[in-house]
Amino acid sequence: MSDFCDLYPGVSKNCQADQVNLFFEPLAASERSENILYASNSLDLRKSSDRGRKLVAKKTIGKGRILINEIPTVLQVTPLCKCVGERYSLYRCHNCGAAIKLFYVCDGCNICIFCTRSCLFQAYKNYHRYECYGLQRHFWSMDDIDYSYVALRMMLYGASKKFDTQPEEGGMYGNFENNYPFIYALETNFKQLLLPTVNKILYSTARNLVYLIRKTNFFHHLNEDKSCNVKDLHLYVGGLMVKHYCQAQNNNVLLKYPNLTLDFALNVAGGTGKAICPTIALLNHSCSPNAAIIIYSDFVVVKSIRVIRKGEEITICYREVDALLGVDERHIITEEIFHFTCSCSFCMYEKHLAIAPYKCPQCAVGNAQQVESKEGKTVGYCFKCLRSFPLDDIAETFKIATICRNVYNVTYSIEHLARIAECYKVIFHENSLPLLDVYRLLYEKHYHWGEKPVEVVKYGLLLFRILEYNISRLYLPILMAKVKFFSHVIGMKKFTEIKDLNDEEIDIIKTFVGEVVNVKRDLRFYLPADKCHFYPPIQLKVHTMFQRVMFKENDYQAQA
Ligand SMILES: C[S@@+](CC[C@H](N)C(=O)[O-])C[C@H]1O[C@@H](n2cnc3c(N)ncnc32)[C@H](O)[C@@H]1O
Repeated sequence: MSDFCDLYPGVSKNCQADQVNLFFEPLAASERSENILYASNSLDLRKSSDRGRKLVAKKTIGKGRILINEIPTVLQVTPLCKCVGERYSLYRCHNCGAAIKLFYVCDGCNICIFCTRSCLFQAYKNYHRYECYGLQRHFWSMDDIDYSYVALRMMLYGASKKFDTQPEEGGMYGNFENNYPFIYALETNFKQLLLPTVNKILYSTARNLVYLIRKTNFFHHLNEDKSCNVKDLHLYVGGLMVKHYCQAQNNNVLLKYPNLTLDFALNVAGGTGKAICPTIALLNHSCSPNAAIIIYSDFVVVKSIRVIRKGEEITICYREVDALLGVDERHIITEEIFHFTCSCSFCMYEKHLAIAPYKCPQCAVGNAQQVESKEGKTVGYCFKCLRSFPLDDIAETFKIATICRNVYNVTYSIEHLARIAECYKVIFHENSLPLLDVYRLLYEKHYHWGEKPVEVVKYGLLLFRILEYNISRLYLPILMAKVKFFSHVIGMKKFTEIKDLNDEEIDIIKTFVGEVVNVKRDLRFYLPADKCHFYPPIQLKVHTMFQRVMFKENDYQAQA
């Protein structure tokens, strides 16, 4: 911790940056890939027929390992945006993205800030001289979620590299000096867009375009290379702008810190800017990812969030919170925002569950569906043991659950919900989504009534178990929800007064205690141990609770 200021010049030693995860252990030289820039040597670049390029694991990778640590190639920092929070006042350099306390301001626009004079000069030479005046004029009307600004930066970066779009033959994927060919080659939704969308994008980027045409020598720069007339040139640049806009939309990384210590809140919305990282942009999306992006001071890092088997594709979730939604809602989002239909294994699994939703009563592990037998009878069929079975029991139980559901819709009584859960436990797998829905309702009911702490714990834990099974243990929104859940339970007055527990309740509390310990370990994935400030008081209360439970158990043992 003490030396992070030395690692990141410009960061004052007095700043309270120890409250955020500026910590970064870089990949050792021996662990770096020889052919993929910024990636670990356990990754390989492959091509799939349906999703373009992908990164896969060359060998089994443990949990919490660094897979990629990348310095962004193009950055767009939201002007005047503090990257850590009100109290800590760290800003980002507009050229390299480093978190800084002290900075140089461009005295042309008075908007862009830089960590060093060399960053300022570099920015001015490569792109800032083209955007400086436009920024002054348009800054205050600039929409944060609009990608036109980062698209403009990408284009200016391309121009500074003379729009050379040919990657080196047989060379490393990515190049310190010039990553433009790799940005240019990123998969986009360019071809999928309809004309009205293209027009809309052109319109929103037009002011930059007009400005470039009228106020800068940007086109002269291009003219040197291209022997075409001005009209063609404008069309060419317009097309490039749309392409870059689409690439920015699909390939950007939102610059934000998982600011766990401040009220456990995430600055999910907006972030502090966007970064284009060509290697990270090779990662495809999954609604149940095996890796996550973490933003450090000036690196964007991808870490594995569970064990990844050899040959498995490395995936991240493009929109974190969306994984908690149903498959149809998620598809609407990926289609509307990213313009592709998600074909990840989790969506396929959920679709498969929709076709074969039942637990096979014969093998108890397979998924079964309702089919028509040769005799014209409706029977169940299991995809695992490949046997059919009479569907009567499932149909009967389902009928009871439906009646309970209808009654519940009138009474809102917990007893009816509990009965539905009992029925669903017979018909569906214990990690199934119908059960998740009922547990969620049961949890919310008990949570709001606040009278039965053991039930709150029980249904909360069941909920998280299903979410983790379907998504991923260290998935940040789940972790955050868990931290909130634990804090709430520990803070419940009735929880601390718990006594006279039966065996089942003791087991529930013991699992809860174990989970709190696990959460500390999981949080350390994002924060160093001594930064989990929430932990000591929770630990104390959990410890007391644990002792009480253990004492009770010892009592039982003594009696036995
Ligand atoms: C950031 S790029 C990922 C790398 C990309 N495959 C490439 O070759 O550059 C995003 C694009 O990959 C494709 N893609 C990523 N995840 C996908 C998924 N789960 N299902 C379908 N297509 C996906 C989409 O075409 C999307 O626009």
